[in-house]
Amino acid sequence: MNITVLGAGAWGTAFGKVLADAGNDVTMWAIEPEIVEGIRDRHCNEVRLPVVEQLPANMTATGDRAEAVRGAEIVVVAIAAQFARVALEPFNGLIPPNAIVVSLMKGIERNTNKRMDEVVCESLGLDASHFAAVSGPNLSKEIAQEQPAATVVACEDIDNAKKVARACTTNYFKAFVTTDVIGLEMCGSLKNVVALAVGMARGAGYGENTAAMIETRGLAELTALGEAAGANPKTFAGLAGVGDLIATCGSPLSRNYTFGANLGKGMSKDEATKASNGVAEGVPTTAAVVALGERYGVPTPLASAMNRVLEEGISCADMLAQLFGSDITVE
Ligand SMILES: NC(=O)C1=CN([C@@H]2O[C@H](COP(=O)(O)OP(=O)(O)OC[C@H]3O[C@@H](n4cnc5c(N)ncnc54)[C@H](OP(=O)(O)O)[C@@H]3O)[C@@H](O)[C@H]2O)C=CC1
Ligand SMILES: O=C(CO)COP(=O)(O)O
Repeated sequence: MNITVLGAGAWGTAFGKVLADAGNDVTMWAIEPEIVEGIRDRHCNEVRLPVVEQLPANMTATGDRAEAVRGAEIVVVAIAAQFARVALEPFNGLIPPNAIVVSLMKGIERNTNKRMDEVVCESLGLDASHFAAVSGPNLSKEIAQEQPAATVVACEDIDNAKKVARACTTNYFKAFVTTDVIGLEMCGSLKNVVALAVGMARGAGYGENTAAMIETRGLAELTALGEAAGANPKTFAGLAGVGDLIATCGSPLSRNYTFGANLGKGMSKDEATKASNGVAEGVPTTAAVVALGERYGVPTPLASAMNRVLEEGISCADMLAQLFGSDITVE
């Protein structure tokens, strides 16, 4: 298949490699000429994915929007979530009408509080049956090194989900399918907020009990919010839910975990942003999760406490103290 990936960041490039390894012809689109030239002329992305010395030969790049999506059967979007709308609008009308548009993004748009399925469909004028989300425990560096991993593809139209899953199946990468687009979107976005909190606790020196407490209560929070938004609760027990929570909350390869760890070690939000190697989506998404909780009438103690860390600079101890009220409640 002809597949285009919009955004040649760490995950966009690693997923482009998966697609090329699966036998597809892959065109990466990026704004920065340095990245385009690197992928097109030298088969590497030294800026965002230096761990891969030689990208596959059936992977190229362009900075031209129309050229990038011409003849594409699948268009993958891997842009920092807060910039997805502004980056995608110029592609409206350029993408072939039957193409499936796949989002790899894990975030909620700040101010509108919209999920990426909503943002992508609105900005491209896309029918939901042609939108798919891909989410799972997928740390880009490990996948770029071809370590065995699995993911989930969600699309309202299960045949389109299967088409995308087939396109990204290799001997080291396995894709499952579901129709629960909302569940997948909520899992991917909300686990980043949990990873910030776990990272912060680790950075502050706390151990396994504290990390397990945050992960478990975080899972309960994101499941409740996801269900209220229309997701299938089973999705949260799968790869995209618990699976991604385990990977992201347990690895220094995660930008969200690392951002949190730096806060826990005493860095300010600005210092942690400067130290970050790529986008930490949980940072702008946290306020959006709090707003979604208010909209759906679901308590979000973890996101609310993390929001106070990010907005008011409260300490890790205060963040953890805020997770539980004084009442004795049923778990
Ligand atoms: N890294 C990972 O392990 C995983 C990441 N994800 C998700 O995938 C998404 C992308 O992540 P990743 O590739 O790692 O992030 P990076 O930080 O490596 O890259 C971000 C990408 O967004 C692009 N971008 C930012 N602003 C704009 C803009 N205004 N117009 C066009 N492009 C823009 C960047 O372009 P430029 O380089 O030109 O700045 C870059 O390609 C995120 O939502 C993330 O949560 C999901 C699973 C795994
Ligand atoms: O989503 C991820 C792994 O599944 C990557 O997490 P980070 O965005 O925190 O690096």
